[in-house]
Amino acid sequence: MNTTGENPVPLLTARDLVKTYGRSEALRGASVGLDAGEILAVTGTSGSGKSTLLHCLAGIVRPDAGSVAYGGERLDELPEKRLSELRRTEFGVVFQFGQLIPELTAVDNVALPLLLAGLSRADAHTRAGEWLERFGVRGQAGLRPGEMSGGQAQRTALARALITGPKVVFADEPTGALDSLATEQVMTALVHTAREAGTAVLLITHDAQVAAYADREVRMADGAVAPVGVTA
Ligand SMILES: Nc1ncnc2c1ncn2[C@@H]1O[C@H](COP(=O)(O)OP(=O)(O)OP(=O)(O)O)[C@@H](O)[C@H]1O
Repeated sequence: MNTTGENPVPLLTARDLVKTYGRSEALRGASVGLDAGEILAVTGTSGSGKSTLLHCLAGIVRPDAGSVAYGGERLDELPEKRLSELRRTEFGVVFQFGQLIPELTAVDNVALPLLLAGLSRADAHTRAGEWLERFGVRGQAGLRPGEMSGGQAQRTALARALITGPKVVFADEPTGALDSLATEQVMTALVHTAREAGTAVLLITHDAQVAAYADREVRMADGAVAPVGVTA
């Protein structure tokens, strides 16, 4: 509890990020902060730099200029080894098309991060079954991604992203390929689990129905970030 009345220090802070791909300026001075446990929606037109911002915040892409601070560490300066450790232990990622491994069943997909963390196969499977249950897809445990509906696959991908207890989940259009009912199921499961675990979520979406689940919304335009309702 913050007793000083000051704003808490954000868990993750991007300042003045610049990222250029060839002649395309994806980020032009983007700044944003994410508090612990906060669900933040990032909206904006196609090509405004949302995915690039997410990639920089998640330590997947290094910005050309600007800083990304996570806890006491500067992600933009960390060696690749430490970045990949953070991505494995502190961050979870979900994309528009879940990116589950097609050859593996749902339970094997969800168990994978725990196996990589050194758990035994039996323990990883037990925990994976519990997480599929939390996301309402235990009945699909033995199915491969191609045998599931889009919504079931996305809920499985969320279970895989959250099973290691990350501090931050990065979700890039996680419901972009889903209908309205499946969107509601995926978002309800994500928000409920994130709240329960105190996980912060950075959520990219172009869908107002999805942004409404967030605590706060910022909008990107031309590679920079503005709070919604604030005009330059
Ligand atoms: N790997 C890359 N190589 C070349 N150009 C890229 C790359 N990634 C992004 N860009 C360019 O940078 C700009 C911002 O792209 P970005 O994907 O971040 O936007 P976005 O807001 O997420 O778009 P969308 O909503 O369409 O996914 C675009 O002009 C895009 O073409």
